[in-house]
Order: sequence, then C-alpha cells, then structure tokens
Amino acid sequence: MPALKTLRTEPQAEPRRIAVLGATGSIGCSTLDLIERNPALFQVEALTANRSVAALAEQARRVRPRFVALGDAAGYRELKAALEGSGIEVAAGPEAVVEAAERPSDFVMSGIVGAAGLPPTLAAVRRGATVGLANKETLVCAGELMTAEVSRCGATMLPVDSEHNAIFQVLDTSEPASVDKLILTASGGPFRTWRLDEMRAVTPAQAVAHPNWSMGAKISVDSATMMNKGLELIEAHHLFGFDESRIDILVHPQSVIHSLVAYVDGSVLAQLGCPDMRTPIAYALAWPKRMSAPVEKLDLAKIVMLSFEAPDPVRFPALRLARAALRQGGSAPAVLNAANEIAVAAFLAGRIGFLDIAETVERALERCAPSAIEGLQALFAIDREARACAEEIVADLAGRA
Ligand SMILES: NC(=O)C1=CN([C@@H]2O[C@H](COP(=O)(O)OP(=O)(O)OC[C@H]3O[C@@H](n4cnc5c(N)ncnc54)[C@H](OP(=O)(O)O)[C@@H]3O)[C@@H](O)[C@H]2O)C=CC1
Ligand SMILES: CC(=O)[C@@H](O)[C@H](O)COP(=O)(O)O
Ligand SMILES: [Mn+2]
Repeated sequence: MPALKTLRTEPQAEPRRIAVLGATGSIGCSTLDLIERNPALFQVEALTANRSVAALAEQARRVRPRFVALGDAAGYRELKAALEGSGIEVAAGPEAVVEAAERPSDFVMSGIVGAAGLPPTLAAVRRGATVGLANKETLVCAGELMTAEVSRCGATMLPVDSEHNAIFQVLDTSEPASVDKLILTASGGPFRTWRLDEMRAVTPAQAVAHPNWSMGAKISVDSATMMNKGLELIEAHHLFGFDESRIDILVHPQSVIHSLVAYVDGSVLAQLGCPDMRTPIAYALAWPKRMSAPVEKLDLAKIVMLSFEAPDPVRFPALRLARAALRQGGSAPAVLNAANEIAVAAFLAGRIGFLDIAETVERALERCAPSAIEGLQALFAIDREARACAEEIVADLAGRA
C-alpha cells in the first residue's frame, strides 16, 4: 500500500480558514491557542463541541467563527442564546458537526475523540480538504475506507498524533526500499512500573494522570492501558502503508523522542521535542512551511538521560490485542476500537476495574464474528454491534465485582 501523499505546496497569500472539530478539547484548545497567536496567518471558519456549551460560546466570542455546531442537540437553545446578536450561525446535532467540516475551510483539525469523529472527518476528506488528523479512532475503525477516500478526493491528511507527526517529519518516502521499519515510542503511562496486582485497583483519577502529557480523559486511560499505542500501531499502518511486522513499539518514559524511522543502512532518524502538542499541531497548520510555537525549547543537557525498554506484554495485553486485530483485518480493528471506547467509559464511570478494559476488548473480539467491511453503512453496523456486545461484557464484569 502506498504511503499517503502530501499534495499541496502553494504559498500563502491570505489567512487560511480553519475549522476546529472538537474545539473545546485538549487538541482543540491547543489549536486555538496557536491560531489566536497568529491572526495574520489564520481565521476561524467553524468550531464544534459536543456538550460544552459555555466553553464553545466563550471560544466563539473570542475567535469569531462564521459557524458553530454542537454534537448534542440538547444544548442548542442555550448556545443560541449565548451567541444571540453575535452574527455567528449556530446549529446542533451530528449533521451540524458534519456541516462544520463541509464548510469551505482550507484546513480541518480533526480533534473529536472516538469514532464520533469519523463522519465529519470523512466529510472534510470528501471535499478534498487538508485535514490535520488527531482523531486516531477514525483510522483504526475505517483505515482502508478513509485512505481510499483521501486518494480519490485529492485530500491531504497530515498526521497530528505526536508519534505519526514525528514519523511524517523524518520518513523519506522517495525511496520506500530504503526504509527498514518504523519505531513508535510509548511513555508506558502512569503504571509503567506497577505490579499487576497493584494495577487491578487503580482509580480513574490515577489512570488519567499521564506522566508527561496533558490530554483528554479517554486518551489518557488509553495511554495507561497502552491501548493508545495499539491504536497508534493501526494508525501508522494506514498512514504510512507499513505492514505491522515492520512497526515496532519502544517504551521511552521521558516522551522526548516522539518516534523513529530505521533505514536499511543502519541509520535511525528521530524527531525530538518537549512533550507539548502545540509542536505537531503547529507543524500541521503551517505545513509545508514551519511556524513558531510557544513551547518550551528542548534542553537535552538538563534532561540528562533518555531511557528505553521493551513493552511488557503481560501487564499491557492491549498491545497484543491491537496487533492481532490489525493482522486479522476486516472488522477486527473496528470491534477493538468500539469495545475499547465502551470499556474506557465504563472504567471512568466506576463500573469496571482497570484490568477489565483489556478483558472487555479481548472478549468482544472473541464474540463478534469477523467480517469484511463493505462500505460505510456496514462499518456503522459493525460498530453498533460491537458496542452492544461490549456493554453486555461490561455488565457481566460489573456484576461480578
Ligand atoms: N490530547 C492530546 O494531546 C492528543 C489527542 N489525540 C487524539 O485526539 C482526539 C481528541 O483528544 P482530546 O483533545 O484529548 O480529547 P478531549 O476529550 O479533550 O476533547 C474531545 C473533543 O471532542 C468533542 N466531542 C466528544 N464527543 C463528541 C461527539 N460525540 N460529537 C462531537 N464532538 C464530540 C468534545 O466536546 P465536549 O467538550 O463538548 O465534550 C471535545 O471538544 C482523540 O482521538 C485523541 O486520541 C492524539 C494525540 C494527542
Ligand atoms: C501526545 C500523544 O501523541 C499521545 O498519543 C501520547 O503519545 C500518549 O502517550 P503514550 O506514549 O503514553 O501513549
Ligand atoms: Mn500519540
């Protein structure tokens, strides 16, 4: 499979118009921070959130988009009232979020969490937009479909996820045979050194306390189970066209080296930086140029030591599950993703234990019969069934606690 191409290089004459999907989240706020510091470079076309009405209204008053959309229609009246007289168009419901992506912006930041980000991201791709992809779940559950649409529609997909952005920066695509493998780094999360019996009783507050990155709750729990790295393995496969056997995972607790590319001559190229998402976001926003980002500059002498270790497959089974799902293909990655979303939400709600997250995903993969994904509707049906199956498993696990 060919790696996704980077397509556009025209110089910038006017401010680029940006749509930020998931504006109220961690990725969205970092994106808006960069945009607001560079008013000559960027204008906001559209912002979206799900339920955070007050936060979305406050952002809208600050950056003056033409259009704001709320995923959950229950908040429509409140948002409409909050923006009364502003001249900003307000809409709500999942179709409104898709409309935000369809509006004529130059760049769409895909920063919604979970498979809910798939329809708007696909809509942006289908109008040939440049998409900054943070929403990895979209590629996990619909990788083949999405990359085919990127090629068919002449869209540009720029990886924002820090590891994939790092690889994008150091991967020489001009000579594919010169590359040996990709190496994704993983922090190991907050429980990297914990014993399995200690991990059994961890609380949501402990699980979301990532050692290096400040992120939303779902991805923080994914980092703690290391499912995040499993999702990123699948994401890297689709973005760069590498077989899973040529993508390694390396635990690097400092999160300074964001990923590496090993070449056949023994050279290994890496991208480094302080752990701040405004660096990869700035890279995507300014691509193919670079822009200044207000991040702490890397001082290796101060850091003193960078360390590395192999991931532990016993305490972190999610990695094995994701690799197996990618090898199996078809519906398996979509089932993995859906079951993980349900299990993480159940863990955060205090219904199941931390180790039950991977247990739920493993059982869902066993129960959901594998199938080919024949189109978007088939994918949505697989996603729904996997969620229902995972809910049953969660109820079973919760009942035993
Ligand atoms: N945070 C990070 O540093 C990184 C994140 N990523 C990926 O980026 C994505 C976003 O992560 P992050 O910013 O941490 O997540 P957050 O939870 O901080 O933010 C999620 C955003 O998505 C919105 N949202 C949630 N559900 C829906 C829905 N059903 N419909 C429409 N909008 C919705 C939220 O709105 P509301 O506020 O109303 O709930 C919010 O704006 C994830 O896929 C994550 O894996 C990748 C690399 C790094
Ligand atoms: C910032 C980012 O890209 C996250 O995906 C981060 O990598 C999570 O850290 P882990 O390496 O612990 O999964
Ligand atoms: Mn990442």
